[in-house]
Amino acid sequence: MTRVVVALGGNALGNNLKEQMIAVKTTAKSIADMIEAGYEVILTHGNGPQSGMIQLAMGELTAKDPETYPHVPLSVCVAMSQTYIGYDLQNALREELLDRGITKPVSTIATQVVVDKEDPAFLTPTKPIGRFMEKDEAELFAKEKGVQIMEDAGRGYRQVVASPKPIEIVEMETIKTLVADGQSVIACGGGGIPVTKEEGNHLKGAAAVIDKDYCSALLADLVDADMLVVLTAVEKVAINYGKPDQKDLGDVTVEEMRQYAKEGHFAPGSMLPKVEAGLQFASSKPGRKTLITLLEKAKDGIAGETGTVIHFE
Ligand SMILES: Nc1ncnc2c1ncn2[C@@H]1O[C@H](COP(=O)(O)OP(=O)(O)O)[C@@H](O)[C@H]1O
Ligand SMILES: NC(=O)OP(=O)(O)O
Repeated sequence: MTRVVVALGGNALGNNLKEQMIAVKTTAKSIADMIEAGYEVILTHGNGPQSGMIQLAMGELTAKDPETYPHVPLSVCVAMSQTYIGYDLQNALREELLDRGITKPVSTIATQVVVDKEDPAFLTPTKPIGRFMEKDEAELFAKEKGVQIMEDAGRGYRQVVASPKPIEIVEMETIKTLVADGQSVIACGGGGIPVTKEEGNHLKGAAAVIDKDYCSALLADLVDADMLVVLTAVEKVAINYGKPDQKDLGDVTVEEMRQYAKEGHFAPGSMLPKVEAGLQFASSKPGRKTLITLLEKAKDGIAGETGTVIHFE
């Protein structure tokens, strides 16, 4: 059976609670299609808009009444986002599968991911979270909240936070056990709750948001997946993106994709992490592939009919 790790992007979830309730229904249909077609699916997802929203809401409470509502660390905001997205996703998928007569347990694993406390990413925030803003509004937001902002791939300005590389998935044995049992698992949501290893057996939450695409590549490696499927808002990755000579990519080798990345075709903070994560997975073992495509094209993409596929060679 083909084992796939599916990383869901922003359009699979929407930007707020209301949008998410609607989006997860469509998402669940696409995932159920894959399961029905016989693929073994392990799900993961982003949390950029959601983690920013939660951090903002929590910060407002603290600003009003710090005694009653002490500061909520970013790692806890990530944990909240992971669980509430997982809750909606697992319910939507459970219902969709049951409606199709498939009785498969679906669960979300609160997943912690170890990062290096010396990771230089802690000194330079690059991960966009929260909503998009106009430049003026973003500058005011940064001043008021004491946060950093950055332009996000031509789509507006957003807050940015540290995004260290994922090293180890703490709940890996649980994930493997459930997958081996044929259950549907949602894990490493939002790139995982970032933690650092401290003295003894202590894990400490880190002020960061891990990139879900890098974490998905790690997860796909550790569950020994055949394919990493990165679902996003474009059917294919392009070179010369947004220019008159834009060219969509179909099947590419690791070597070709590395060259395109080196030439600067992929925007940092949006397509570049997907391509880098895709390269990491596809280059790790012969036979492994990464597919980048639209949610609604996922099944066709896995079948080799569309999307951008990065091959080992
Ligand atoms: N070379 C490229 N080819 C295709 N899309 C690109 C490219 N460079 C940047 N993008 C942008 O990257 C977006 C996907 O990144 P993003 O929205 O951050 O991901 P996610 O789906 O994980 O939320 C696409 O919708 C597109 O606007
Ligand atoms: N954690 C993360 O990478 O989230 P997004 O995919 O929403 O940016």
